[in-house]
Amino acid sequence: MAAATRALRSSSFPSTFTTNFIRRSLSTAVSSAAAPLKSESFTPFIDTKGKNVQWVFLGCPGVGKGTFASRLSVLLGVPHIATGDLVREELSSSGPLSKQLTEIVNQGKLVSDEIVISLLSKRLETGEAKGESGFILDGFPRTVRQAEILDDVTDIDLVVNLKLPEKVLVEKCLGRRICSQCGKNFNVANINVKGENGNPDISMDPLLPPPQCVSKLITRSDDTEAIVRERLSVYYEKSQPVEDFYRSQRKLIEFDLPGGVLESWPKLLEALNLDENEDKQSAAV
Ligand SMILES: Nc1ncnc2c1ncn2[C@@H]1O[C@H](COP(=O)(O)OP(=O)(O)O)[C@@H](O)[C@H]1O
Repeated sequence: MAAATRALRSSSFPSTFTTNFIRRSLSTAVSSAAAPLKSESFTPFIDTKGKNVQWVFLGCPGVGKGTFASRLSVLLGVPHIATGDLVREELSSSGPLSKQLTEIVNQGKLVSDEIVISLLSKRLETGEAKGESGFILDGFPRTVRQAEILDDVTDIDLVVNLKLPEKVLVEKCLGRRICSQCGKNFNVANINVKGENGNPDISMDPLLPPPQCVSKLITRSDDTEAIVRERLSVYYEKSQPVEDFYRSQRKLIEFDLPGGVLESWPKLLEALNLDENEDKQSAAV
């Protein structure tokens, strides 16, 4: 891990970010065919004391990046920034990109690096104006090119790669519901998946909404089985090489989720050597 985490520089980061991005020639983009690296056994050094972490959450659609990144952001006092949320905000606005984004998202494809970086830069700029520093990124970077651009402008301390079997991912996406009023996420799926190849069984109880949300539940338009399967195949092709990118930098922690949130959360904290009862932690794993 880079010991000296560079804080996001209030005035220069977003513009540097964008400028670097524009300067980069498309021909230098690394293709998703990057050679997979051998998995090594090591644990990154985790030090969260006295600084605002710059972490990234990777993982397939439906794995729970949003849930765990959001909980950790509260614990560590840094913003949780999900590029999927930024894309959805943009497509539900009446802005010029709205129609184009709706089409892309509803086909399960990735939005262009240009658009997503512009949305992220704006979000970081707004946060900096409010005094935010540090972040937990969820859903970014999703291509090696995005990872390289991020690497050019700031140091990422740690990358958490959440994992679940594909069958569970599909069931979770199909069971996902959002309260259109309070914005909270729920899940109506009752998951019991037999472990294969020596892996443990996975059970997850539904995460049901309180009575006041029941009549306001909506399903994401891209959470249909066909689109979920397309998103998964896009993940394997474009985003899995990002795991290798960070693995080679020895920043990647792999975390196989053992079950639902209640079961997984304490184990994730343990893997990150964090203690929920303290505000900020210092730890060497
Ligand atoms: N970093 C990104 N690069 C390109 N497209 C993105 C990125 N983040 C989000 N998107 C777009 O927004 C959609 C929803 O993203 P997200 O909520 O993160 O979904 P998922 O459940 O698939 O992880 C994606 O399918 C993609 O079209």
